[in-house]
Amino acid sequence: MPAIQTTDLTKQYGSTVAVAGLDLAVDAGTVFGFLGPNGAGKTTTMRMLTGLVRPTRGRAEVAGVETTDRDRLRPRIGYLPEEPPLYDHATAYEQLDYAAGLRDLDPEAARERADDLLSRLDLPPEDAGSRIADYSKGMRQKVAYVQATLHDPDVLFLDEPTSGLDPRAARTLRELIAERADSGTTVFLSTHILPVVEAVADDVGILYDGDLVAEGSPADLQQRAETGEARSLEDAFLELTTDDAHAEASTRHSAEAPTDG
Ligand SMILES: Nc1ncnc2c1ncn2[C@@H]1O[C@H](COP(=O)(O)OP(=O)(O)OP(=O)(O)O)[C@@H](O)[C@H]1O
Repeated sequence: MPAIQTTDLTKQYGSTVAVAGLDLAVDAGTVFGFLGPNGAGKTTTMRMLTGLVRPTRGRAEVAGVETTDRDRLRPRIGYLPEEPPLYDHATAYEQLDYAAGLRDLDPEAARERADDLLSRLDLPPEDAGSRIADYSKGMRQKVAYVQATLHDPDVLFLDEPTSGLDPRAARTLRELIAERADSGTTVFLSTHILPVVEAVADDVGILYDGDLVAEGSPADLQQRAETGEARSLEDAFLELTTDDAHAEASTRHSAEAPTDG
């Protein structure tokens, strides 16, 4: 059974269709790279998949739970949003202890796990004991990542997880993502940094104007780009996210769709 499955998932804000009838299946234990230009609908999709926003139409199941059932969904998922919720007046340790408490985790085991992750991400205990208000963007991001994974979720949603990280920390984070997937977590990763996707994603979906215009392995998408020779995922992305390519994909989908009778 897929870890994430959506059927006709749609969100409309007034006359703006942010996400248009998304049908998606993501296998358990894989990393899914979710790409798209600014305003394509990625954050809105993630907010629906994490139960924060109600779909206008359609449905989604994550870790076997309807996303509208927030109480059952919460313990199964972790979400690192673009602007992570951290209390500036708290230290990283206070923040993470608080997050562990909200999730009913054993305090000592949670602290041990947090220390291990923080040390891998090069945030030493002396920094973890100082106020988040004094942190750099990258330090905040490290704490937010630890907060999102402290409870060992089945499905992890990451929005620009390497944002603000220095190259060493960004590499560590890529390794942590790959390790999580190896241990069975499904990772839904949205980022504009395509080399990160190339490094860790098993499959990629490209969203354009609320529509999924392409899906496949990074290598598939590179080959699908028209000129044939070895190309980068960036080339494929640029080629697939234009109005013309979108119109062509829509025509192809409606030709492929089964007709009644
Ligand atoms: N709360 C809201 N109210 C009205 N419109 C919204 C709201 N949230 C998103 N939108 C609109 O929905 C569309 C998709 O936005 P969304 O933030 O999901 O895109 P995105 O792919 O995450 O973009 P980015 O890469 O810039 O973060 C945009 O047109 C945006 O203006």
